[in-house]
Amino acid sequence: MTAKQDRIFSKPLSKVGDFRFDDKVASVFPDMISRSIPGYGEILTTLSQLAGRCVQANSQVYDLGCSLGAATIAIRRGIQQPDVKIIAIDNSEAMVKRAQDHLQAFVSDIPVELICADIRDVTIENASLVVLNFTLQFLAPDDRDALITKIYQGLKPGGILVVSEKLVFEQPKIHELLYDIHLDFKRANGYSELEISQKRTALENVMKPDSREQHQARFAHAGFAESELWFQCYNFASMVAIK
Ligand SMILES: C[S@@+](CC[C@H](N)C(=O)[O-])C[C@H]1O[C@@H](n2cnc3c(N)ncnc32)[C@H](O)[C@@H]1O
Ligand SMILES: O=C(O)C(=O)C[C@]1(C(=O)O)C=C[C@@H](O)C=C1
Repeated sequence: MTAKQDRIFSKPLSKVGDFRFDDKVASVFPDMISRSIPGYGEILTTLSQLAGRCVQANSQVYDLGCSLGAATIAIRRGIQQPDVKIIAIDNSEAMVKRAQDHLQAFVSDIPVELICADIRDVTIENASLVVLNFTLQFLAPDDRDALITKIYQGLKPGGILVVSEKLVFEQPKIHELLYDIHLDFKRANGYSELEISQKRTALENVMKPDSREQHQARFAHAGFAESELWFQCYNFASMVAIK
């Protein structure tokens, strides 16, 4: 099945509104995310591997900001341990509605509870793996510490948190270079200058990336004993923190 192509920002808009995970975005999301995030496919593959290694028997796995459930599906494929339940949460109704169909397209005995809710309001408990795959950057910066602390408290000893994000860099020339290379990646994937610039405007108020240093300081502050970057391509990265 070929994914519907993302043309959302291809026509000149009289006013570019804030980016929202609405029905229009949900309908093209697999194409949008794979053409926008370098390494997205590799990150999903590794989530599957991490699940196979780190998920504990009789525990829960959380996919926070699950969109259409791509990370949930990858994790579910990797789990070998018995009596595991996956809880996938997103506050976009358009995403959750479509996620149900995506999840049903793959056969598995591992139960998935799909919830339409704000991840700031849900309880995390008995968790051995929690994933925030490009979600934290969309949360108000002031709410991020509390979420990571809540996740830490809901993890079992030895449990892991995986956080994938767009990064900012403290060194200005490095920042500019890596952001420019990412724009080349989007161009190479068929996005026009107009699409790139209108999407950038749309994301300006809603997506606020942190630096690697800010993420690692937050993990340490929440109580995580260890954390490390395990993937980076340009200004996109994935980190793992272990309780
Ligand atoms: C970039 S997408 C995540 C992609 C997805 N994890 C994947 O791997 O394909 C970010 C998602 O986070 C969701 N989101 C943002 N803020 C949220 C919140 N406070 N509570 C729940 N979901 C949220 C959005 O609706 C969106 O679907
Ligand atoms: O930074 C960009 O240019 C993006 O398009 C990034 C990004 C993301 O990181 O989530 C933004 C929105 C879409 O969900 C897909 C990709």
